[in-house]
Amino acid sequence: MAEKNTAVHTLAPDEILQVKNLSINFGGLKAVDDLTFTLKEKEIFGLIGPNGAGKTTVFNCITQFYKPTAGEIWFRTNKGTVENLIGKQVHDIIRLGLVRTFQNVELIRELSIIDNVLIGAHIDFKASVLSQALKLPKARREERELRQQAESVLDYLGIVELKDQLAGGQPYGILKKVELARTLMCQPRLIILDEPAAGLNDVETEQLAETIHTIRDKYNCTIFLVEHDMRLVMSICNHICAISFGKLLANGTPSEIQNNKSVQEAYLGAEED
Ligand SMILES: Nc1ncnc2c1ncn2[C@@H]1O[C@H](COP(=O)(O)OP(=O)(O)OP(=O)(O)O)[C@@H](O)[C@H]1O
Repeated sequence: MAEKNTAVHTLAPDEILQVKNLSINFGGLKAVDDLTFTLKEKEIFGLIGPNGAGKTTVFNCITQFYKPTAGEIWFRTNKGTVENLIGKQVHDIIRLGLVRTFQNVELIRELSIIDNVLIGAHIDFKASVLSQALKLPKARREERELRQQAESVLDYLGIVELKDQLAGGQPYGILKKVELARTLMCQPRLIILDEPAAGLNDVETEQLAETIHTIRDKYNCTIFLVEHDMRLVMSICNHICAISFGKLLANGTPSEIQNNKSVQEAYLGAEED
């Protein structure tokens, strides 16, 4: 497992995340192999690669759902500090301003849409557990404010009229928006989206592209996504990193990636399998 790194590291002023020499093995499989790349602030950054290339594993390492075998992950936090995320708790990473969505939408079906969104805000609850349990004025006021914030996020995403409906049974496109709304409750500095367009139709995918752009601008954050829909990736990303078998293939602008021979071969090889 990678050692918790306490060394001081600086990112360039316009950089927000640096994944450095990241590796993780599952038994004999090198799922991520000495991978290095850097994200700039306010970028929409795409991580692409054929099935099984290691994309979700990279996300799981960054958010510390998985403990990497080696490497460093430097993040410019919402406190302005630059910290290595290795060894941190998942909830601490959220507090530092790095939040994510999942490939399979993870919501509580038995809760209303707004309560699912409020789960994203519990990390920011300032009132003590006791004053929340006793519903003291401070806790009530805080809950009211968070509910207003959740409503305004849902309104922004165009689904506020559904706020009191149960999450269970909602169309997939709505569930994806609820998950996105939940990330926006955490004062994100970097949002990681794992296959945001999976399961969406063409119209919903177009709306998603617009939503991702406006979220980046309104919330002043950086977006890091894994996505198989190449049309979406090429149209919204400023920068793309392509990987195959856990290794870096190419790093560059959408047109550099599209014209890169190794990337073309990796995708052709995957199609022939
Ligand atoms: N927890 C795990 N235990 C063992 N192997 C794993 C684990 N998680 C991922 N892997 C393996 O690591 C490799 C990379 O998987 P990963 O899900 O990261 O790929 P991916 O690029 O996200 O694929 P896809 O595009 O199909 O979602 C695969 O061979 C996968 O089987």
